[in-house]
Amino acid sequence: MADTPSGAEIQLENVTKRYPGNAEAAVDDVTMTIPAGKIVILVGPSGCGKTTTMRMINRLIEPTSGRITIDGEDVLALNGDVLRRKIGYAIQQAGLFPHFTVAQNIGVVPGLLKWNRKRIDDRVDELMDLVGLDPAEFRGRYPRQLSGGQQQRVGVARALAADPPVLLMDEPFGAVDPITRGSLQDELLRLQEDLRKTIVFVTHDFDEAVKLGDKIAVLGEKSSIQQYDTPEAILANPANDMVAGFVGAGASLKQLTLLRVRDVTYSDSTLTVPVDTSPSDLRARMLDKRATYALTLDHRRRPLRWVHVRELSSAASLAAAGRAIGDSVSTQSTLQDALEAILAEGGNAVVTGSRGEYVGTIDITTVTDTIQQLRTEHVESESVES
Ligand SMILES: Nc1ncnc2c1ncn2[C@@H]1O[C@H](COP(=O)(O)OP(=O)(O)OP(=O)(O)O)[C@@H](O)[C@H]1O
Repeated sequence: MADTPSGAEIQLENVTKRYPGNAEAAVDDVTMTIPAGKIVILVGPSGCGKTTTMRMINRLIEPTSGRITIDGEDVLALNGDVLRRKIGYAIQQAGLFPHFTVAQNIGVVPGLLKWNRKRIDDRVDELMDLVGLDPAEFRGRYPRQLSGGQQQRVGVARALAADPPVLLMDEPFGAVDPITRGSLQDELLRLQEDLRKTIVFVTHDFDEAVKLGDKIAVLGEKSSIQQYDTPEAILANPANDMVAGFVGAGASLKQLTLLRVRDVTYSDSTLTVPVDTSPSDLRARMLDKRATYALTLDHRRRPLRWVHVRELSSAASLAAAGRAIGDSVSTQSTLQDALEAILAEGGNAVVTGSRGEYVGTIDITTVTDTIQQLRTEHVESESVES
């Protein structure tokens, strides 16, 4: 993992945008610093100016007044090629060109920057691997031949193509279902661990902000900054009623989105067996270990099915015995995701590592103990303050 961020610091100084014909400014006198290598989330009500603020950074919209710098350089002084190299841009519904293949879509910016064919091809393959799309299968497909989640992955790959230090993401996961959205969020965090870009991310969804943000800027009318702080600080101490309204009910439950499965102690004592084990061998082992349930794994140790010891005497093989795993979580997932998976599974949820391999299981007690601990800490910190 890289220790130094590859991202660049962004500064907005007294930035104002007035659209022609509008009496009111869309963005009024905003000053903020977005630290290098961090994810900063802009949240706020519809029409408060989030998109306008973001698009002024890559000059899709020109500020009426004020100054924006990236790594100390005034963006107004940068030409188109330099801006494309410095800033990647991903938007809702991916914004892919429908008549371009996946490879052509990802290669757009390198093409504009006049990289040679081989360099573009290699980069496209590298990025497809990075976002979890097999180049052999997906390179030649058109956007309409992809699912919503796959399109978003291509959108992210395209934004990263020229390895820009800054990534602007405007509700990039807004148009996909909640489960796909959760896994795209996990993947972004996984990518960011290595890439350490400066990411400015616009969303309506406060839970998404808490999960992804190193810092959150809660914006009011005309992008006025109501609070700009870490998710922990905003959840614990909303600065005013507007922020409190955004945080909403159940702040202690929301803190579950701040903790990841890897931060808590999950169990690895489940009996696991390769799926080609014979049912009678497994039954003998389970009786010996007094285990009620066992988990079958494929040849890459990826979890497949839960089997109850009672189901083994009648099973011809383990391939179809027991019940397929529905929802599972990775070590990167939040405890909120884990809670949802536990509820959906009606028991322990399986935890997988970065390649989808089995690493353990997490149970409801671990989650409820963590909620209790967070509450105690919260009460203690409030009594220290008063
Ligand atoms: N091209 C434009 N011309 C005139 N007014 C505009 C233009 N684009 C945006 N606005 C106005 O500027 C304000 C801010 O819009 P903006 O899209 O930045 O808000 P937003 O917070 O991103 O909204 P949403 O969350 O609904 O996408 C709104 O009042 C909008 O109507």
